[in-house]
Amino acid sequence: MTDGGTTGTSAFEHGGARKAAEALEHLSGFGNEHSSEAIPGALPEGRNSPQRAPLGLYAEQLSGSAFTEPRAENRRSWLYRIRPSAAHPAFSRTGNGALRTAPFTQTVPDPNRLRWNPLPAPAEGTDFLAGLWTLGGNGDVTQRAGMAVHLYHANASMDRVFSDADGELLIVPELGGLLLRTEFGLLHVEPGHIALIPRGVRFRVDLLDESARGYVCENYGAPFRLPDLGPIGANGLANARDFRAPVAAFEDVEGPVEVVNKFCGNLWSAGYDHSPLDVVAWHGNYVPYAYDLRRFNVMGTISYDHPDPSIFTVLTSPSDTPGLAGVDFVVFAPRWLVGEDTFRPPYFHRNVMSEYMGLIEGAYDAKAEGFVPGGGSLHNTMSAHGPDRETFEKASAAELRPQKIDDGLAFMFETRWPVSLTPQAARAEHLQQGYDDVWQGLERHFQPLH
Ligand SMILES: O=C(O)Cc1cc(O)ccc1O
Ligand SMILES: [Fe+2]
Repeated sequence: MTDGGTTGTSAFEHGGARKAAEALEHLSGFGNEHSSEAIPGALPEGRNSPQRAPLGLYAEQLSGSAFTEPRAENRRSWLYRIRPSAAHPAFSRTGNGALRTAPFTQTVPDPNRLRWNPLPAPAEGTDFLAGLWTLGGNGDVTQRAGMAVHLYHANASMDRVFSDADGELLIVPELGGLLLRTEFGLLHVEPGHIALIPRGVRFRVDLLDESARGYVCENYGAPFRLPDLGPIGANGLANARDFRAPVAAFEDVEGPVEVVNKFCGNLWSAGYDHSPLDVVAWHGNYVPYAYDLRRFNVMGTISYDHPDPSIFTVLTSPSDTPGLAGVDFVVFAPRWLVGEDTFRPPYFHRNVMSEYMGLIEGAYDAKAEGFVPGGGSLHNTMSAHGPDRETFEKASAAELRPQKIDDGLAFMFETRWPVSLTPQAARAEHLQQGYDDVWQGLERHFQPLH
């Protein structure tokens, strides 16, 4: 699709969608300056906004940071498009479905350990946007602080186009491949990959399988970035070059297109007379991207003790306080455990940070059962958690040979503020009852010396 083309004639419409998705070109790197043109000569040379942009295109800047933010944090792209984004009719309110936004004040914040089974299957014809279901979150969208945890379960590709003015969307597929058609071009993700759509970028989601399920972190705060590596050195964790940005690809579609915009918690819809995915060329560092979590270069102990999971941070959204993230995205990827005289699974702990965890596949090494792919757990500020009884007993008695953990892929959204639930999450049928019981029966082993 590097040569643009219209939706009606693309390889994706003639079967073989996954094959075409797998063959997509991409640009490599994180936070760097990219440039791409679907038609040679579409990008102006030496300036951003010539008197007349090449090929009769309109030049337009998309700013993801204030103009004056420090260079290291500054994010913007220049888009060269068939019509300027401004050419649209008024938006009017449309239904929010099961999508909710901070502040989350409709339930009493709950200190209990909570765990959910996967979302039930949606009605036929549910697209990615309609399939979004908010579990909860924190902060205040109007302050650009905090985050929301959403899950999605969809069984139809989107006919409409969506953009989120409230935050960036970190999409974590658990079932089903996705083809994200964005203003910047196409991104393909499968379970085990993540995709990020920056605040305000328009996109639509095609399903590559009959249905698709997964998780979304909507980050109202500072854009996710790679964490500093400190003494780790210049390489490791998620390596910048493994991030994929799309190459330019455009839709030259005249005709009615519904565009939905999420703004301060509500969905607004407008009927455009053309597709806004009409960007023929672009350059900049404010771009959607994808990453294969299996490329994560896992660090861990080669001596003793279980390191804190910050060592598994893929992306972090920093706050004004160094080291205190609005939200961290952390992955528990396949790795070797070799710690000597060490209780190897996650330790018992209480944490000022709040932890929402999900499972992409397989099992997680702190939980023998009940934490299932597509499900999730919430361990809020200072709630006591850790290995369940079965895991504790096994790991305390295990012979400590080098052990490969390669049967699962779990992740965590870890956030500085307590996560409050939506009423639908607090009352969900798929909320597990009796989660506390996994820590029942942890025997007293205390034997004072005398
Ligand atoms: O609670 C969890 O399972 C997440 C977690 C994992 C780990 O290895 C150490 C601390 C922690 O919170
Ligand atoms: Fe934890």
